[in-house]
Amino acid sequence: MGLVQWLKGQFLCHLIICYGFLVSGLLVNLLQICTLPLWPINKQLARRINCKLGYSLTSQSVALLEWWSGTEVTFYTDPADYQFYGKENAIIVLNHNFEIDFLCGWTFCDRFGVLGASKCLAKKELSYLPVIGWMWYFLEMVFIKRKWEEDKRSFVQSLQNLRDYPENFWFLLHCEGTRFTEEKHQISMEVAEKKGLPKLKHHLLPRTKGFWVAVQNLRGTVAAVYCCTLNFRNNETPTLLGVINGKKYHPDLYIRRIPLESVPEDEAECSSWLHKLYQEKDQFQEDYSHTGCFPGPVVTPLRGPWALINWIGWTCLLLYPLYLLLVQLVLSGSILTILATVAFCSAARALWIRLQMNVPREYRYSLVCHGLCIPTVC
Ligand SMILES: CCCCC/C=C\C/C=C\CCCCCCCC(=O)SCCNC(=O)CCNC(=O)[C@H](O)C(C)(C)COP(=O)(O)OP(=O)(O)OC[C@H]1O[C@@H](n2cnc3c(N)ncnc32)[C@H](O)[C@@H]1OP(=O)(O)O
Ligand SMILES: CCCCCCCCCCCCCCCCCC(=O)OC[C@@H](O)COP(=O)(O)O
Repeated sequence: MGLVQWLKGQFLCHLIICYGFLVSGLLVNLLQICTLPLWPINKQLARRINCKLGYSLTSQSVALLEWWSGTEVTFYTDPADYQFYGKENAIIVLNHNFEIDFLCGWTFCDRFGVLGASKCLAKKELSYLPVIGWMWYFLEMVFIKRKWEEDKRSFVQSLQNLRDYPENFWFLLHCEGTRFTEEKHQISMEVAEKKGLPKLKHHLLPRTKGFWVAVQNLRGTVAAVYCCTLNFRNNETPTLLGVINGKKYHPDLYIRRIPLESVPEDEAECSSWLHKLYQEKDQFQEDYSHTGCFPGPVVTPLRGPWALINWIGWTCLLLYPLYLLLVQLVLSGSILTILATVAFCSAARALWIRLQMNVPREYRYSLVCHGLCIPTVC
């Protein structure tokens, strides 16, 4: 293991990364609150500012994935579709199997300049997440409780609000409605059987209402549906903790552009159309499991430097006051304060180690032995 890889496993590095993300996130939240008085005066300007602030926070996780862990998403798509990416609004339909699927999605957004404005149909609970959930509120993310009677009015309203959005945006929809597990798969295939629908091997049965309502309300605003299928080589099971520990993954993302005009307007027809789309996606996954690749040529959109520059900028800016604080702490000479700080850091480290125990065993070994230096745990 090289020195750099060893460093990536160190608690101190993780502490700095998390500190930078949290503190910059809170500052972004604060700046977002400051845009509130601007909304009634110049709504479009307020939205644009929020997109930039959103980029400044979200791109840190893209930098973490691409530059820190070295993970490079391989994009498969028809070159004829490529020219549209980033130049139009789109609804993204993506499978929901992996812990870091949203991160790989963000990489795709970043490569085409829509990261700051990217949106998602997400469960309501996520809007309460400190930092990231609060940021999404200002980015006009669409949240649902997954109880249709309670959701329908606010869902439609949130979609209608996007009709005059000043920046190109991609709206992500996980039609499966939840992350894939074997148990959920079994239940949803029972539903498929009852409905007389073909069984899917790699997906849950899609929930169709959200897709239909999104398409109906975004017609004229959104130009296409991007059917995205994500998988990882060598049956990798990527985790966010793995990324933070600098583990490199190998994601493949297949994108197909489908003009919105080809999606039926009628609810029942739209629903059948979505089921058919998922049957096709399922076939792509099945083929991938045999061949290790998706159809279509690989395209390599340029990785811009901005995510990295932004991340380094925030880190430098925020490390300086931390350094001053530490110096002040030492100079204060207060044994009690120093001991309290050491106790706090030790507790944080112990908590972190417990969290690490969720990462796959083979990687846990290298983490524990080389990174955290607690051989007894392996
Ligand atoms: C690659 C590029 C990426 C670009 C990225 C861009 C932006 C990213 C930005 C941010 C990233 C953040 C990532 C955050 C991720 C957040 C993930 C989530 O929160 S997922 C959860 C929330 N989302 C959804 O739920 C969406 C999917 N659901 C729907 O759309 C639903 O339709 C609904 C709107 C919630 C309404 O659901 P409801 O159940 O009320 O209605 P439906 O008609 O859809 O379903 C009823 C129907 O379903 C049948 N049924 C019963 N059980 C099941 C089952 N297990 N599976 C399937 N179907 C089932 C039931 O019998 C009913 O049938 P019928 O109508 O015939 O009676
Ligand atoms: C410099 C970077 C700092 C490192 C930190 C990286 C931070 C990454 C940003 C965190 C963003 C959090 C996004 C949460 C996405 C969670 C996806 C999710 O939760 O999906 C839920 C669905 O599946 C439904 O779940 P169910 O309730 O059905 O089960």
